[in-house]
Amino acid sequence: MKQVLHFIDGEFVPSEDGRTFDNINPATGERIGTVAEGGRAEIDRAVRAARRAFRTWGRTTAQERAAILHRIANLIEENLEELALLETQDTGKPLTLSKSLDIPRSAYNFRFFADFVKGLSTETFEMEGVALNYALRRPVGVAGLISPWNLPLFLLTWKVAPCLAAGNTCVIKPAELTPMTATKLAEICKQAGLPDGVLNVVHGFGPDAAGQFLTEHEDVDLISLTGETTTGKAVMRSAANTLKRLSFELGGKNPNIVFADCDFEDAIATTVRSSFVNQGEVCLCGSRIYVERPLYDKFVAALVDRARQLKVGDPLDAATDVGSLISEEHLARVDGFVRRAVEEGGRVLVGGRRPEHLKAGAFYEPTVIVDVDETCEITQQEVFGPVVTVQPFDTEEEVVRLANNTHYGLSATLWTSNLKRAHRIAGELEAGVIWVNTWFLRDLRTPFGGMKQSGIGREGGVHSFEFFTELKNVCIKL
Ligand SMILES: NC(=O)c1ccc[n+]([C@@H]2O[C@H](COP(=O)([O-])OP(=O)(O)OC[C@H]3O[C@@H](n4cnc5c(N)ncnc54)[C@H](O)[C@@H]3O)[C@@H](O)[C@H]2O)c1
Ligand SMILES: O=C/C=C/C=C(\O)C(=O)O
Repeated sequence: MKQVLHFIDGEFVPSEDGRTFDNINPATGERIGTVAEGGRAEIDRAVRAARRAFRTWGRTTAQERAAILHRIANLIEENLEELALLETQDTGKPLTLSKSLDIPRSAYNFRFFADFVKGLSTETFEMEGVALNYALRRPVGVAGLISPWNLPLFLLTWKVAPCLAAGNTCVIKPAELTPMTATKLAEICKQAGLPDGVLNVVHGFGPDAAGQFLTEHEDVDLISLTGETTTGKAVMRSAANTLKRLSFELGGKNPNIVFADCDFEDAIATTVRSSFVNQGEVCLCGSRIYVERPLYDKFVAALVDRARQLKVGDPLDAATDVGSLISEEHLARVDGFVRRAVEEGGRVLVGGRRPEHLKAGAFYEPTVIVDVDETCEITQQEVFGPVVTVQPFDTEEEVVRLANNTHYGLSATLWTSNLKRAHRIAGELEAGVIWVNTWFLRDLRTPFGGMKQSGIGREGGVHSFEFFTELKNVCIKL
């Protein structure tokens, strides 16, 4: 039984009042540990430590910080097996995925921003004969970093790495359902020589708890959140009094648009992945599939056939494609969406239930629903599970209108061999990230984030540093 503690000012500590909550492995339903439940006292202590550490960390050079970040990346790689297992025990995702995606990308997040910060530049504007302006980039201060449970270490390090590379210090509030890899990261950071107080981890819940206390704290300068759209709204409200700088990566209801002239095999194989990888618990999953009518029947038949072939089961089994959902509560939520879709006239062609032989864990079969339209809840709300809808379309104008007809605007995928059309539609889609003939292909220099209610701001490359640094303009009269 593991005891997961906070990490404050370089020490692993329990909560002052001794409160804990249970950590459950969703694939087995077993209690695998207890987690310290932080409150105001722990957030206060962590913020004080981060503020103190900022006075020196904020004055280190980019080279010094980059060297430590590279050491952290090395240690993540050296601890890959252990980190992958912790991630799988917390989430129920296949161990093969933790090993091939979550943990390697976490190490790469550190490497990428360590290298990027060394080449970071600022602007110079000359007023000929009058003055010279140049900008200085400085860290902002203490950051609150709040992360979700679906790609726990991957999405946490996507914030921590640029935050530290820029010279800020941080207090992390990991998702309550997935506390283990954030804690192991703290251990790794200490081992890599990161000074005490630069990175702190406080476990606990969101509303009226550690998460909210962090967003309200008067000595926290910025908040970076990845989570649900409703959480973004709550955080914006509680951060308003202290006017914090905010970066939000929120939910998605992403269209996957398939034209009849696509490379069929590529489109179908990638669509299976973009629908069901990580149990569909990826903010970028293409949960609304639109297929041009001449291809519709063939595409739906192939998708259903391949969804049926996916092996749902033990995350530790190398043959498993789809693991367990994050929790029983989330499974009930996902199933509720499917039930209501059926009440609204939807037809479940495959899935739509728990597998008979896997009742101990929160397993759900990959699910394909047809005969729904844009008025249905299932095509408007984020399900965040292995559930997709498929609808036919006839014209480009129609599919662009359907694709844009939600409050979300995170990502979109387009399948066509007509590049003129791809450029045209990419220009029209209301999404921050658009993939043509591919999905989830990531170049970390590019802007990443959502339009509309899918987020505020962009992460990646210089965009992460725009958030995590202050620019000061110096104007010198000549
Ligand atoms: N856009 C992206 O890049 C991206 C990436 C991954 C996940 N997501 C989204 O995240 C959601 C799934 O993750 P989740 O269920 O962990 O999200 P969530 O919003 O429930 O929780 C995210 C984090 O916010 C904290 N939190 C919740 N309420 C809070 C409050 N009032 N104040 C402060 N903190 C609070 C939680 O404790 C957790 O650490 C989905 O909507 C998904 O689309 C988005
Ligand atoms: O679940 C959401 C996935 C987000 C992915 C990234 O933030 C990324 O690839 O940088």
